[in-house]
Amino acid sequence: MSHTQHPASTASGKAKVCVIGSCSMDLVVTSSRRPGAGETVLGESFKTVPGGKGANQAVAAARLGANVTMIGRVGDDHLGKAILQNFKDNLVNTDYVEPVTDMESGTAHIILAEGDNSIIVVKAANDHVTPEYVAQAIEVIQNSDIVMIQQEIPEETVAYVSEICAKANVPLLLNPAPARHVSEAVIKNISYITPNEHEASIVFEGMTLEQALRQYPNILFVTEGSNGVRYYDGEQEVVVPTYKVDAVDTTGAGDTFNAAFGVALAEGQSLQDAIRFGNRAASLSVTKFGAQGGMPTRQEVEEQL
Ligand SMILES: Nc1ncnc2c1ncn2[C@@H]1O[C@H](COP(=O)(O)OP(=O)(O)OP(=O)(O)O)[C@@H](O)[C@H]1O
Ligand SMILES: [K+]
Repeated sequence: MSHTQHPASTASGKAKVCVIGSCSMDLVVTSSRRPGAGETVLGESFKTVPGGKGANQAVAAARLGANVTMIGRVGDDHLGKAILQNFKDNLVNTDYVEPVTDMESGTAHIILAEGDNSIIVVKAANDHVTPEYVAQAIEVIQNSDIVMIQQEIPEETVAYVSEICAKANVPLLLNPAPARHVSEAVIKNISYITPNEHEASIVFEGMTLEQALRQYPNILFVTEGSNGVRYYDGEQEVVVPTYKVDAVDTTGAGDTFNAAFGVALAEGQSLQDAIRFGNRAASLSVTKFGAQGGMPTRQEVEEQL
């Protein structure tokens, strides 16, 4: 596991962040309750908003002042055009977001009801983020201060990226969401892994949380919602508490935390400071509606810190 610090090294002084992951359009409906099987309920509102864990983390990192390149794919449909425009509006470099011919963009069908979200994801173009596709951008990866990746793209791509990063000594932050098994080889190659509690129980199946934390000191960071973030510092378990806010929509909290944590690490901040920065950004994000809608700017986070 590499822990080499890559200080922010662009001419502009901004940290170079490469996000490899999914892009999608979120179709968000709000309802007083979610329907059971075979049932129809009347919802209250409907919105279309850009999302996908990869795109969300790229947008969040750009708002926090990083120089962000996204590696991903959209469909050749109207949703794909809107997704690309949203990246441009948020100053994310889209040189490596290529539309897939005759393919739909990824979509996430989100129900906000009863104080929580439930989500169905249709991956579509995101399945075309293959190792061969990502290989075209290998120099971007090798020259990044940090690479961030999630699990809405094929497993073999995560494995491939982990090898490139380990060889090039570029820190890789894996947000293992949605949860699936992560091979020992991949875990050896990464610098940071950030499951929530549910994902941790799947990624580290057969271990208690305490055992997993002790096995991966300063590598495994478990996000615990309004509780903050738990990790093992080599001597003891540490919980870095988050900030008290009036939460209105937690969609995007995890993505905002990961982006902010990654940007801070890319800037050479200490682990504790990076977690605090992540908590602050993520706690601000839950005070607003939508995943990207709540993602704060650098200035907003620093005013609060
Ligand atoms: N209610 C809250 N108040 C303050 N901070 C919060 C709250 N919920 C989440 N956070 C912040 O966001 C981080 C990530 O939240 P969580 O552990 O719920 O991730 P997640 O399950 O991936 O979230 P989501 O899937 O809703 O995006 C937390 O570690 C914390 O910093
Ligand atoms: K939100």
